[in-house]
Amino acid sequence: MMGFIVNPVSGNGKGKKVWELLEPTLRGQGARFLMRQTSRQGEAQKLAIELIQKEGVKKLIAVGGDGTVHEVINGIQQSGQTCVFGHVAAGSGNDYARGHGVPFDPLEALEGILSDQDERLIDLLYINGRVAVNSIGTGLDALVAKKTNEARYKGWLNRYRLGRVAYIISVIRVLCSYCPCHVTLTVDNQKYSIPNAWLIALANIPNYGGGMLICPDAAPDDGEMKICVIHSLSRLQFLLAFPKIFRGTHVSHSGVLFYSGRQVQIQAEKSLFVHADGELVGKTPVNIELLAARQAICDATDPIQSGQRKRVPV
Ligand SMILES: Nc1ncnc2c1ncn2[C@@H]1O[C@H](COP(=O)(O)OP(=O)(O)OP(=O)(O)O)[C@@H](O)[C@H]1O
Repeated sequence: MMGFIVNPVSGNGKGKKVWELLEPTLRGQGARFLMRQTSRQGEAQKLAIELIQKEGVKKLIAVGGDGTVHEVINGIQQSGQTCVFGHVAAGSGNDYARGHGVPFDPLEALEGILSDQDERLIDLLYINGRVAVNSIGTGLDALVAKKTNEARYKGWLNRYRLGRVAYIISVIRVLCSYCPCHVTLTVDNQKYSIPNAWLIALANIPNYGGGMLICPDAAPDDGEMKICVIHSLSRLQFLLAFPKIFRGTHVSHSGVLFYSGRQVQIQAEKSLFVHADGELVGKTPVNIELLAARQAICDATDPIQSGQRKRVPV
């Protein structure tokens, strides 16, 4: 049995419209499925656990944005049972869809989910009793995630398919007042002292904040997280360097450092917000651990070229 969890308000109402497209197609094909709609934040996780434990769902599809993906995957992980994850993108940023090559056409994405194709295992990032599937970040970008989630402009920009502009507006707003601070980063027991850190991003996929390429080398099935640190730049230098992240050309900038590893600790001289997949999950100090090959997913198209593919016995 297959289950769908639909966030009707994702992408400013796109979730509802996408489901209206998917449902007749599923019925037309005689597919056996259950559907649950979310009515509030946090519910997708609870519904995922219920569908798996009470209804015996073996494949669970999140229809929504990255927040819905985050909650559904957390539900699968907390259910204690094996369940394959699939996704039909209907959000504003849709980083998961970008990072995994999920088609933006909902019917094409559904076709991939329904076809009997390979499933593969991806890594997850564990933090504060939760998992992140895309990325974790602290510093300026966690504040940006907070501001974007709270912002009214996110709604109306979504209406014009300008979801990523909402993120850029938030970056500029936060940048005006944000004060970088000293951070101690420990990666696999190696300590790094970072002065004037603007942000630290830990990535499982290259995409971030609605399509930016914060860690262009990140791959969800390579057994390690990629870490990008931006530090010791003036406000103006940061603003000038920021557009480079869209193409991933910030990698050669003198204020940008990269690390990779499986165990990360972040301590900061002041308490910094931390986000996981764009949802606030706490404040520093935090420990993050990579859980290798932890979640089975079904892709609609050929996705990430890098990393080793692993077949899943389901
Ligand atoms: N019925 C609902 N009403 C209000 N909020 C909801 C409802 N259902 C889910 N949510 C919350 O909506 C938030 C946003 O959802 P989601 O991230 O899927 O869409 P998005 O923000 O438009 O896309 P993206 O994260 O890709 O930018 C999530 O935090 C989720 O918990």
